[in-house]
Amino acid sequence: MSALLVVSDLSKAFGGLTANDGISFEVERGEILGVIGPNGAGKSTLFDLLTGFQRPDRGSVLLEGRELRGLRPDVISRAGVARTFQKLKPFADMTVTENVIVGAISRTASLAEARDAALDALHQVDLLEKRHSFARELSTGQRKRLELARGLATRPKLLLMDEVTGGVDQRTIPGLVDLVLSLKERGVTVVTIEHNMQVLMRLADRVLALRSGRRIAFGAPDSVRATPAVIDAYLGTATDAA
Ligand SMILES: Nc1ncnc2c1ncn2[C@@H]1O[C@H](COP(=O)(O)OP(=O)(O)OP(=O)(O)O)[C@@H](O)[C@H]1O
Repeated sequence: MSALLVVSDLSKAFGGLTANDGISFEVERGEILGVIGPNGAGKSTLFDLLTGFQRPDRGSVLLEGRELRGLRPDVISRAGVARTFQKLKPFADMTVTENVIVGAISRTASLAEARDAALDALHQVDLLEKRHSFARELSTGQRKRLELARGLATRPKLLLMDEVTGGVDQRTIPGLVDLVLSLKERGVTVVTIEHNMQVLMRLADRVLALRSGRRIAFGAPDSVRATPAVIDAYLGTATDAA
């Protein structure tokens, strides 16, 4: 079976700085691909290129064989690519359900359908009982779940997650890891930027490592972690590569 996502030679420069330099990889259906790399490696730029927030200078992004390169973010979203952000910006004075409906409405013109999709997504992230709460009343972990629900409510083929465990306290991390694994069991395909090496090792089926805009390793988590270029990249930063 062919891969869900095939990325080839993806490149983007900002002035003289090449943020993504000929990056290629593929994502199989149902897998979790972890993306690692020190600060400035090009991880966010990669997500921007995959979601249409930035236009690639070169390369191709095929989702089920359809070229997404150069399409607008809303078109890419409707094609089945959702994204969650590390910096959480829910509508604080809207309820949890209303926040998720805002995500779901991009895929359907029917408010009833959007509401159904929102409630289904809240169920998937185990946040249904908070559906009438205002977003501002949620804990950080619950806000992370809300952010995931907003992505899931678009019923994506591919979910791009930016550090789902970033910025939460240690006790909250295992629940979020279990949640992402449960999404995988439901068949959601995930690409996740993850700085926490323990979380990465538990979640990822494969890992893509970037440095200075280039791919330095791609493959099984253990082999990527043992790659000299990856060890070298992390020794030069404060990131925990243990
Ligand atoms: N819009 C932009 N204009 C100019 N330079 C940019 C822009 N976006 C990113 N860059 C530069 O591209 C390089 C890669 O940045 P990017 O944010 O993709 O890295 P990252 O791996 O996500 O880093 P971090 O882990 O710190 O978020 C950096 O040097 C950054 O300063």
